[in-house]
Amino acid sequence: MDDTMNIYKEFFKLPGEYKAKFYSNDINKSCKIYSSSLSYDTDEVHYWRDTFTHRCHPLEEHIPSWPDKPTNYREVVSEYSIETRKLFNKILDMICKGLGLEKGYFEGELSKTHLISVNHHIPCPNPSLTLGMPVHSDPNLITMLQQGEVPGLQILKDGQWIGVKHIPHTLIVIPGLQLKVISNDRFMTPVHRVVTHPKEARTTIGVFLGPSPEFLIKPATALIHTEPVFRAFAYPEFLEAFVGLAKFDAQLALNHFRSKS
Ligand SMILES: O=C(O)CCC(=O)C(=O)O
Ligand SMILES: [Fe+2]
Repeated sequence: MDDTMNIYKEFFKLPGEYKAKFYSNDINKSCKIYSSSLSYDTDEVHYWRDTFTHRCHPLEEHIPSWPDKPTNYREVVSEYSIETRKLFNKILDMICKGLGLEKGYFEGELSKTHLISVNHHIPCPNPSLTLGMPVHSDPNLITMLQQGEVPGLQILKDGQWIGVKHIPHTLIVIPGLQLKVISNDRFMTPVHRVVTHPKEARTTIGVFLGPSPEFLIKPATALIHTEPVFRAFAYPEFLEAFVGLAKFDAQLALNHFRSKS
């Protein structure tokens, strides 16, 4: 965990000319760095962050697009990808047990997309003017976050923003909106945001598991007692509604997919 965090801290310190090779707002490009959001030019509000992201699975397919600096980037991040995937599978199997689904229910198409997304926030001279990341819920299946020592993540609970403490060598697990849909509304997906820090730079590593674009997502049959709460959809349709129609408002996006009764 420390090696991976150090790699990313080093990565963000690399000369701008090297990082500029990865700069892109193209949603179809896997390995890219961008500032604020993927729609910087049209957004009314900008966020105080640079994000570096790329796909991690299957490794052999994606490694050639990864950075070759710092020199051990590919080696360290490959191992991190393998280990986080194994941990995700364990957590998802525990979730299956808790929900009463057969072991391995989430394996395969429901968790095919595995990506890393690293947020880097430089110190912000006036944190009251901007957020490091907007208020949102994660749209994917499940997320794992490795936070550095600088605080910033907050979770909305009973109308109040609660800071998430940094505990060294822990990972924060965030159930995404697809888990809510598949569990037929039994899982809750937390609303969260990131505030900026006036003095210190902050780096966090997010690992995101999500469905393959072709697969049809719907509430698990075993969890439907009377009616499915949501209709079936493919993940790109969900993302389009989440980003375009709902502007990252999870409830609005979910309402779009609620079964009509
Ligand atoms: O940086 C953090 O602590 C949170 C990041 C996050 O919520 C996200 O990438 O979806
Ligand atoms: Fe998030």
